Amino acid sequence: MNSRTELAPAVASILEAARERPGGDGVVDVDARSLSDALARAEADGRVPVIAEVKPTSPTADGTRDDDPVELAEAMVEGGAAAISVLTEPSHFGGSPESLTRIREAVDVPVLRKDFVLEEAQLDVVEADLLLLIVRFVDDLEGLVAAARERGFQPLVEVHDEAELETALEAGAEIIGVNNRDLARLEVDLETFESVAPDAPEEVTLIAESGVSTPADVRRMREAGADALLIGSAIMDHGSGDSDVTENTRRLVHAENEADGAHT
Ligand SMILES: O=C(O)c1ccccc1NCC(=O)[C@H](O)[C@H](O)COP(=O)(O)O
Repeated sequence: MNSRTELAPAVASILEAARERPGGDGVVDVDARSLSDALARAEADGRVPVIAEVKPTSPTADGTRDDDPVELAEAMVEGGAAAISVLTEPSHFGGSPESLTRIREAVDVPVLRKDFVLEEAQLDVVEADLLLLIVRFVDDLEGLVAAARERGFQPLVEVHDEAELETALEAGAEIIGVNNRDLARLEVDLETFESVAPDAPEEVTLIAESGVSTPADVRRMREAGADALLIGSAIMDHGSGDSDVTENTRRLVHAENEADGAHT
């Protein structure tokens, strides 16, 4: 692991659990749905490309949502989500690979496996269209990016600063997420994306991850160069327990549309 700085206790605990989790039995072979096609479809429809996240809970969430994950994902797609992210980490986020499989069968948009994959065998746990690799936690990033592509996954490589962006580019990443959440303190700061995005080459698909809560945040990230946004908490609204996920998604997806409250 690239442990350049300290980690929040919750993140250290997530990593400890990830090290214990087994890989898959065989080698998966994915016929992936294209993320770039899904993002282009959203843009053509006048929707902000949002990857909406099914995240039952998290170390920073103020509650848990026990809704059926498939119903949540369908509600997000109904609200205009271009793709779905599914937490498959069980012990800190309440996710599971089984939920991802059910969701991918139920929706027709690309599905991202959001987990803490540390080694090649862990790629083979479940089929997904996209797979998250976090620069900070992976030793052989180039090897894992290549291994993910060999299986048919589109790797989404997550960075938090310019040095990690450089590492991601050297490893051949084509889809890069800039995480606004600092894994040392778990605080979110949208300036993170704004400071890293200018260094990303034009041809990279750039995703702003974490901390996007309002239509104004969406517009801010788009103005800073986000091709897509990964949004979990604001859509799940954990504290409320039952808020309308379709409406939460729609509000953010239409943030650039004057008629839908661009001044919010
Ligand atoms: O969300 C957390 O509390 C968290 C804590 C520790 C490590 C990772 C964490 N989140 C993973 C994510 O990347 C987010 O779920 C994703 O970017 C969406 O963020 P948000 O819209 O802020 O829920």
